[in-house]
Amino acid sequence: MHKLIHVAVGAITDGSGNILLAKRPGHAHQGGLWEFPGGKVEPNETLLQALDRELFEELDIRVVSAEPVIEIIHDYGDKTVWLDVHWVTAFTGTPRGKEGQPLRWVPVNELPQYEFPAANYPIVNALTLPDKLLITGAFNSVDDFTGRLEAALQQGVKLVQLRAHEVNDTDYEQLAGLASERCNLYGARLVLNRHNAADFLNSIPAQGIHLSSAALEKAPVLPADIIVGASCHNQSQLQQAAKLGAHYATLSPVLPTKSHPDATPLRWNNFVHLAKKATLPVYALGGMNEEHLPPVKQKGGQGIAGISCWWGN
Ligand SMILES: Nc1nc2c([nH]c(=O)n2[C@@H]2O[C@H](COP(=O)(O)OP(=O)(O)OP(=O)(O)O)[C@@H](O)[C@H]2O)c(=O)[nH]1
Repeated sequence: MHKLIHVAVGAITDGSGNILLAKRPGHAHQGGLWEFPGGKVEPNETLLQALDRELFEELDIRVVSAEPVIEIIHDYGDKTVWLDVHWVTAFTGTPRGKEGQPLRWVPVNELPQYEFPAANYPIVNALTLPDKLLITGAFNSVDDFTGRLEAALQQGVKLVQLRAHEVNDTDYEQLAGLASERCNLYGARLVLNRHNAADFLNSIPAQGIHLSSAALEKAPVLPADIIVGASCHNQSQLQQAAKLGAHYATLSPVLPTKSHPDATPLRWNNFVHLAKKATLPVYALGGMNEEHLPPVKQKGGQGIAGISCWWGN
């Protein structure tokens, strides 16, 4: 690997769900592609100082507040970049392309339509995925299932993983149909966790599938154009998930959890270390509650995943 080039990258938001893209000049590295504005961190500069300087030099704006999104290390062959990405949630000034570069405000959900340098695709996933991932838990009846799901959606969950290993295919399909309807009503996305999940996508308008760590280790070819998540417990599974092109991973158990009482928790320091090294968005899973969300995001995790924090007992 070449020497790492540390780059401060800004996902600048306008408060209305748009993100600012700039086009890289034709002659530059990865020229002609869209990018998130930013540039190299100079010696003796902090990341946030570099971000502020670069955005002033390129766009004539000053950063007022910024929050971590994700860090990506990518080897282009001719150079290795370490993209340190922050949401820029408040700034002064009006962005203009001081270097003549074209700018465009793009709705977050349209980002996947743009052509970026290869390192940017996990960044796009991090920006488009939410910070709360519900995994469905035990229930007594179909009404109980929909009631619990609805309560979780009312708490702001925007990504739901339907995990119901105890039911047969027919019942799973019924639950998936109900979950899909409810998720649609709340603007949430649904991913199916089942060994034959892809089969259900013919009849259920879910947005993706979620692979168990065992399925991940079989290195399946991932279907295109859907969200794919993966359950990971260590660095090699995170690497495998990224290599196969998964959009996100859950990493567990971070803390002791009722659902897996015999598993040894990773604890926070290992979670942070592994999430930082991963080249895809990583949700902390295992013993989570809403209080953990701000510190997880502050440390570069995508957010929190869990059953009991939103599903009830
Ligand atoms: N700013 C920015 N750089 C990116 C992105 N994605 C990506 O791979 N890069 C790479 O990160 C490096 C950043 O270089 P840069 O050219 O923006 O930095 P700079 O303004 O300090 O460079 P310069 O002074 O050499 O012109 C380049 O190799 C670029 O290809 C992105 O979204 N934004």
